[in-house]
Amino acid sequence: MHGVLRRTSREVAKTLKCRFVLTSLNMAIPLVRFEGVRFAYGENDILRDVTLSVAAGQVVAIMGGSGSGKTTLLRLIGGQLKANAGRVEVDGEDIGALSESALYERRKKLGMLFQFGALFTDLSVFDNVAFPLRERTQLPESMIRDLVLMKLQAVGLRGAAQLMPAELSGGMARRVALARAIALDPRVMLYDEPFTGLDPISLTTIGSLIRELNDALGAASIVVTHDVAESLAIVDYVYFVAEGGVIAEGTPEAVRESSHPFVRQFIAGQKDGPLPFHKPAGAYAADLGLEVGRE
Ligand SMILES: Nc1ncnc2c1ncn2[C@@H]1O[C@H](COP(=O)(O)OP(=O)(O)OP(=O)(O)O)[C@@H](O)[C@H]1O
Repeated sequence: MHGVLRRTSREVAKTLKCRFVLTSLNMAIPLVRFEGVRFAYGENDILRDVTLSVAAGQVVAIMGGSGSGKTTLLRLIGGQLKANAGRVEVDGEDIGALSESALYERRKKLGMLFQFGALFTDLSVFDNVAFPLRERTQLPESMIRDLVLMKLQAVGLRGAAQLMPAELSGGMARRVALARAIALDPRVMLYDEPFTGLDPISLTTIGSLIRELNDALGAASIVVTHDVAESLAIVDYVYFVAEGGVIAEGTPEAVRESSHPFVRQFIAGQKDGPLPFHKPAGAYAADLGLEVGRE
């Protein structure tokens, strides 16, 4: 399979570094699991047969062309969408079978950081991070204060607690959003394009934080990204999504050495390859209203 092989969870466990030894016992029970998942928006089939799993302690990247269904995968995990067939499990529970109230409870265990996951502009940094704690728990204010400061400390911004979002740089705002996303100590973290729009230093900072916070929480993190260099430096495993399914997967080492044409196109950042630059369309001349033969 072009050097990028489907691996059993035991093989994946073997490849994990020693810092994951403590969590390796959890490898048998994935925190996120897709089994033969199919999903369509109306008539438009997006995912035809997706099978993948992410264990506690793992940071996994999902890569694929624009429109291949990566964000859709995250929405299925969050329960905003339900699979048409197959099973999406989070921490052993079938997400598609949960009632609305059970889903609400389940989302407490999910942290999400989206590219456009804006902060509340009229709340201070402190109140932004406190927001999920005040909304979702009955904790006393003194404990909320300690937790907020702990989360801000984890992202290096305890000193910014009293600032307003307008006073932050883009990289700082992303870190505050990250502190807010981990406020409830999620079991699963979902990142949708977390590196987009960041300068190189902020980008590396966010990358290291994704790794460190995952290890500290013993969580499973899924990072949807186009940023090959940054993600290969921090993840344990990569899934490539195309044509409605996982077409290649492997550790960063296997991905770097792979001769799979699709993987090579990604690694080399080539505009055209198995993944076409042009979305299929009718004849250009016809779209422009030109008569064929007179172009
Ligand atoms: N709410 C929706 N209704 C109908 N079609 C949708 C909806 N959301 C997404 N789609 C379509 O589903 C396909 C997959 O979208 P998705 O956002 O999951 O792709 P993606 O891989 O995350 O893309 P990108 O990398 O460009 O963000 C796209 O063709 C998109 O146009």
